Amino acid sequence: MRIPIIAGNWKMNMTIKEGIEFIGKIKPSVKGTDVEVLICAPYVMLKDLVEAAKGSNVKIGAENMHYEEKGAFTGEISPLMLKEIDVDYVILGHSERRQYYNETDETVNKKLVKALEFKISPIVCVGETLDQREGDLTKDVCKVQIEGAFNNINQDDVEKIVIAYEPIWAIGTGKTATSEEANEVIMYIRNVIKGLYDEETSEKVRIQYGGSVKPSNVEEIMNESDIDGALVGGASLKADSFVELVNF
Ligand SMILES: O=C(CO)COP(=O)(O)O
Repeated sequence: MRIPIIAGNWKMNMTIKEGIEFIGKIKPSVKGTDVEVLICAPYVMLKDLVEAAKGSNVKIGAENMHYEEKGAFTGEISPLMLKEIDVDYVILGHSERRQYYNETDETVNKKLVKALEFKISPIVCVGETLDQREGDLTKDVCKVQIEGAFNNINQDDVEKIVIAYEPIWAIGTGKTATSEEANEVIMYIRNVIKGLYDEETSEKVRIQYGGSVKPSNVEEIMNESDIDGALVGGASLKADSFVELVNF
């Protein structure tokens, strides 16, 4: 049984005050849900959000981290620091980090190893650009990204990892992959995991879809056979909308 996970990725939005208020608002409304509820937010507010979410089923995650525990990396945040403030999750390899901050499959892999070592649950993002989709390269791109990220990851750790399939052309554009299209790629990604490990392992790993998910399309997406959740940007910024997503 794969427990669905609905996650917000706030990106570089929200102030600390707004973030704390948001958590206070959603807590009572998501209490009864069977899905895992997660908010990923900027570093500066994580400690406050962890505090605000205490005693509830709302989990808190970071949007990135460095792969070293400590050292001369000005401006970076380490897994040790995230663990110290009880962060549950970390997003790794988001397409915006790959596009603007030189994130590569190799650095995603190093970060994945460290997240597992520090017992921070990782969400590994993969997905193709519009050009790649139009060139029929979607599956190839996802395969390379998954194989790169999972390099030397032990079979026992695989079920602790969440994968997010986020086609780049669907992020923040209002264009969603149809739920069938998303499911097809996600089934393919599961098959890549099966090839790297075995079927039992591949059936345990949770794979989310991300890209213009909103209250009006979340149910259809979540009804697909292999989609185990959503990673949501824009529609996660308003408490009402996020609650609707969780209670799809
Ligand atoms: O990048 C995303 C989540 O990580 C998706 O963003 P949108 O939901 O705004 O398209």
